[in-house]
Amino acid sequence: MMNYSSGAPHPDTGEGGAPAVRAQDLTVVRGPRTVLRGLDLTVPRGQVTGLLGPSGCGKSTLMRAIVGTQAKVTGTLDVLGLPAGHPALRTRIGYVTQAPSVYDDLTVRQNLDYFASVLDPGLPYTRIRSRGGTSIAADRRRDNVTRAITDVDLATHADVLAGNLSGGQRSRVSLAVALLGTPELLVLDEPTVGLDPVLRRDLWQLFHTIAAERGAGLLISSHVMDEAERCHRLLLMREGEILADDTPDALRTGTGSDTIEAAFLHLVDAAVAASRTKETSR
Ligand SMILES: Nc1ncnc2c1ncn2[C@@H]1O[C@H](COP(=O)(O)OP(=O)(O)OP(=O)(O)O)[C@@H](O)[C@H]1O
Repeated sequence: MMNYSSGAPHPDTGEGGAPAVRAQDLTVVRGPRTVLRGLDLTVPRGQVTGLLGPSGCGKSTLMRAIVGTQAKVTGTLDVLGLPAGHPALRTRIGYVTQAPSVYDDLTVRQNLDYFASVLDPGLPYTRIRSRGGTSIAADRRRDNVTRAITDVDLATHADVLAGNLSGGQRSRVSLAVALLGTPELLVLDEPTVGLDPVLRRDLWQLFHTIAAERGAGLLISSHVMDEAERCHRLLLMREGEILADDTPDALRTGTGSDTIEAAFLHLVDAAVAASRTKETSR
């Protein structure tokens, strides 16, 4: 495997505190195929890391392994200092899949109320009210729901049935669900697909705010290379391997390229040439 790096120190390695994600020799088998092959990578806290590569290269599989929903994972995979899939990670990670998972027959707020009650169980709000009281858990849940709806710019649609929303709006409801528990790691699988440029820009601003103000690590997949420029760090993937784990600047400089797309193509060509040399020398 070729893993390009500028050699610049990785943020939050060796300075105390486990990174958001650390993988060593991570391998995943799906059906008859080895889909991820011996990956080494780090996702820091407090930064936005982009996961880029062509369709089918293994981005979603890597994300599933990190959030603990992927079978047949070998090697080392630590998340927030614990082994991936550890029960204590459940409320500390926000995960948004490519297919929005929302209930069409509930409104935006009802969807979030439901997921908030799963994340932060306590007495149902109506039962508390009927007893003339209130509870800290119920207040906290309601505040979290309102904040998450505002974060994704859906306050004007809070009482609209999810089934009556556009595709992009439904994706934002899923994102709001992932933001509910103030996660320390957010794993977002192509969160900006199908969104208009203004909304994409606003969401990227939100991602940076979450990283800077809440100190969360964000891992965001995309196959749109222009989104790479918005990330602090990039993991470039191809055919189940990591081609590069570096900053956008270091990648451009190190490959003598003007754009991330050109840098990626340069690294692909180098990887293909290296594997040909290996085959002919056998
Ligand atoms: N359920 C499955 N069983 C067996 N192989 C699978 C399964 N799901 C995906 N794969 C294979 O695993 C490989 C990686 O798929 P994955 O979905 O991780 O790629 P991706 O980079 O996220 O693609 P995309 O950008 O199109 O979403 C693909 O070659 C795919 O065919």
